[in-house]
Amino acid sequence: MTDTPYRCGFVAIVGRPNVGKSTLMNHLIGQKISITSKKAQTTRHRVNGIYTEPNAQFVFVDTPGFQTYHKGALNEALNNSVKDSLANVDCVLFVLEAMRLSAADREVIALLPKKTPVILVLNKLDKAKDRLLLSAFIEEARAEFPFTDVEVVSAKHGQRLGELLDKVRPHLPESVPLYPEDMVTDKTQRFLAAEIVREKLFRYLGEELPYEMNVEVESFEVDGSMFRIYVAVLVDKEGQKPIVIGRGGEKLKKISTEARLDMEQLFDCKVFLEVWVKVKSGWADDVRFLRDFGIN
Ligand SMILES: Nc1nc2c(ncn2[C@@H]2O[C@H](COP(=O)(O)OP(=O)(O)OP(=O)(O)O)[C@@H](O)[C@H]2O)c(=O)[nH]1
Repeated sequence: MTDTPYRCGFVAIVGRPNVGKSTLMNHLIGQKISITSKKAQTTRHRVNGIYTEPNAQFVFVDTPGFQTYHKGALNEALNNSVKDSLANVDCVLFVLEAMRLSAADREVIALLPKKTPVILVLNKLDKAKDRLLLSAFIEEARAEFPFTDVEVVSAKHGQRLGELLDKVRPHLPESVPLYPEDMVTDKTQRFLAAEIVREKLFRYLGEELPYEMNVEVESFEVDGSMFRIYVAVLVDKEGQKPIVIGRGGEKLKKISTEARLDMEQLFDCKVFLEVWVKVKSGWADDVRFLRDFGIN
């Protein structure tokens, strides 16, 4: 009798914006490390999520959505990052929303590698009730690319994710684990703190969100059993500050409270969080917002 060999490899998750890539990765690894929101194109960084089981370790690479609009320099960088993430992985998960195959999806299909196994993942199964239509849709999608395999899942509801992992596992090379078994991401807590604030900004600003906004962790200190985190939200123009701060500071207060609660859950400790808004070029007129005391 031979022991099952240990397998470990990299898995890229690709697809157009909003198909559910971040949700899928978060549910696969069981933790919230990649931001999600209803607004498309929220992912701007590659986040490695790691899932370890007794005989295998899956290292997931979450890619930014393939950008089909807002053709700025940033988006060009995002598109290059999609291509980069497809080089040197062992398996690619191409995510499609069940029953929707658009021009934007086809643009991502055009980037899929020929030499790496690509599994078609039909997400949002909960929205596709009609099984006959679903199998016709699978055929339609399979005609677009020689996918190695297909799985239907609901990332949000955690459905059929075990089945998906079963299809990925054989493509991982035999290898010792590359990361410690209790590690779920190779991103720093500092990075994750910025991602969480960015997620809340996306959620609460919606269409008002300034497109050029950046989030920077200015300081991250461990104070006994507590983290003290200072985050700056950088906007381009003075006029954008009130959009983020809201009337009487209400919006920013909500954003920082929710971000703090998420951080406490993720880091498993008490967090003191202070979020400020400032204009990128301006330094004299920063507005410092104290979560508990309103605007200074
Ligand atoms: N109904 C349903 N909604 C889902 C499912 N999976 C994800 N969603 C929703 O789809 C939206 C987009 O999900 P994300 O995970 O942010 O999508 P993404 O592909 O990472 O998006 P970008 O970061 O823009 O590339 C969110 O509102 C999710 O809650 C699912 O299985 N069913």
